[in-house]
Amino acid sequence: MDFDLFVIGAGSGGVRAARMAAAKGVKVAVVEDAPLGGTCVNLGCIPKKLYSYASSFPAHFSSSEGYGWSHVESSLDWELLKKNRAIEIKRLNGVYANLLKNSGVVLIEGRGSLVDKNTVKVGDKTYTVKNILIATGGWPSVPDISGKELVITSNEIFDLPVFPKRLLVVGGGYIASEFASIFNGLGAKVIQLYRSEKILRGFDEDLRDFLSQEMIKHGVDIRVNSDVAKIEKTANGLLVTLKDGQTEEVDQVLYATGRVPNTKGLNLDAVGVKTNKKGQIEVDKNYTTSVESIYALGDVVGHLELTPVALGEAMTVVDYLFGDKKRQMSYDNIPTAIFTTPNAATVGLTEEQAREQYGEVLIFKSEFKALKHTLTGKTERTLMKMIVDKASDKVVGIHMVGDDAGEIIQGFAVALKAGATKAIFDNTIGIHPTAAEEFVTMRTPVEG
Ligand SMILES: Cc1cc2nc3c(=O)[nH]c(=O)nc-3n(C[C@H](O)[C@H](O)[C@H](O)COP(=O)(O)OP(=O)(O)OC[C@H]3O[C@@H](n4cnc5c(N)ncnc54)[C@H](O)[C@@H]3O)c2cc1C
Ligand SMILES: NC(=O)c1ccc[n+]([C@@H]2O[C@H](COP(=O)([O-])OP(=O)(O)OC[C@H]3O[C@@H](n4cnc5c(N)ncnc54)[C@H](O)[C@@H]3O)[C@@H](O)[C@H]2O)c1
Repeated sequence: MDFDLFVIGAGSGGVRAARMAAAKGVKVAVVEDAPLGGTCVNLGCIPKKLYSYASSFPAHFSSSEGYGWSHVESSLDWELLKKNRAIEIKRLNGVYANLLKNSGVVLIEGRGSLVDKNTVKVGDKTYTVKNILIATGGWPSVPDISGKELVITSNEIFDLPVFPKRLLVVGGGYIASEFASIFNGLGAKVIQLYRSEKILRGFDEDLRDFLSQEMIKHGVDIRVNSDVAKIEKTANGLLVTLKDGQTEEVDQVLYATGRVPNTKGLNLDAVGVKTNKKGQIEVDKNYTTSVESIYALGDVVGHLELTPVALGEAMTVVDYLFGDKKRQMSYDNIPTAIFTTPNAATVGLTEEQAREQYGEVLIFKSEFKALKHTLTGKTERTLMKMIVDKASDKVVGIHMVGDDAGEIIQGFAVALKAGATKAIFDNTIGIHPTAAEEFVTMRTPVEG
């Protein structure tokens, strides 16, 4: 056998699994045909967060005036932003290369495909391997609309040759909402189209309502119950005709309508690796596919398409294959943030899920103007919501819309994971003056 573990895809999950396995002293290879680090490093979390920071500055400039600073005139140098982003991503690609090299993983450049349950092919070379791990991630999916060839996805948006002054974003999920906020903050006129009545399906209803209102206040033109009929090229840009007959001329149309598992060319069928209706690879709780020596994790499996989830799954697979098999991946209380303006973040159950699961629940809610904005003159507000199971007093869900929501909810996620009760929250001393202290000072339920 050439290798004990052969990983296909050097993204979040693949690199973590390869490094952890190599640290156990086994022979590991990883194959990749794109820059190291996968979606998160190259086309996802990291460049997205950098652009989100970039988009936040105009609001800081205008907020500063209430604090006595003179008016700031500034404009965006799109070329410089792209260049600096590319330099940082290249640095991260190098960090990943070193991590793999220093842990003894053999990096093979190319595209991997399965030959049989113990053989992988890259170009014209084949490798015999004991175990195969498929960590090939996902790819944006665009529905079949007239003019599909004219639209862009999150893959292209970071490097557009010309800054889109007028951007139409289609979709109501994480990516659509985040990029609508980012380009609005960067100075574009942004329309976000969503086909149903409220963006961010699956999140707590109060969070959805509140975030939509705040995004609109910030300038995003969110249009719900609306969809594209066709897109045509004009002399000045793209003419979008909506299903209700209205038209909009924009510079770019970003489709953020979900992602599909990246399984093209892997030869799954021939080897007998089963996929479900969505094309995701089917795995058991140890991430074993329908073929016993082949494993899969991360977005290609699609339990939850988040980087920390892919990392957690990677460590679980490695423990199962080369460790003491004690590690279990739990999908309960996984915190997540949406990097819109303002940020939104959540851990645990929505109110609807909590009522379904626990029956009687207490709802604590606080909506306020953050201290910072008492002098900025801005109307933006913060939402904090906590859901408590009445019978056990356990806190089962926390939701926030406001500055640094992701940073705040990460800490409270530990409390939820530990099974903290509302009494423990009440016994915790706040840090004053912060927004986060509100979560330990909410005393009277608004419902329940
Ligand atoms: C715009 C955007 C923003 C995001 N923001 C966040 C965020 O803020 N926080 C968060 O937690 N998650 C975020 N995500 C999701 C996150 O990026 C993914 O959940 C994560 O990258 C999944 O990791 P993975 O290892 O499964 O796949 P990936 O990171 O996608 O890695 C898969 C790798 O496999 C390679 N590959 C595919 N096929 C082959 C083949 N046949 N041979 C060789 N190599 C192959 C690909 O080139 C790629 O490098 C974002 C995603 C997007 C698109
Ligand atoms: N901050 C983060 O952690 C973060 C950021 C970005 C992405 N992600 C991950 O990546 C995944 C993919 O993101 P996404 O935003 O592409 O997917 P998504 O599933 O979150 O949202 C897709 C959106 O497109 C809409 N849609 C689907 N088909 C459509 C069609 N034919 N016409 C019009 N609208 C349509 C859906 O109703 C939904 O609103 C997310 O689920 C998330 O797990 C995470």
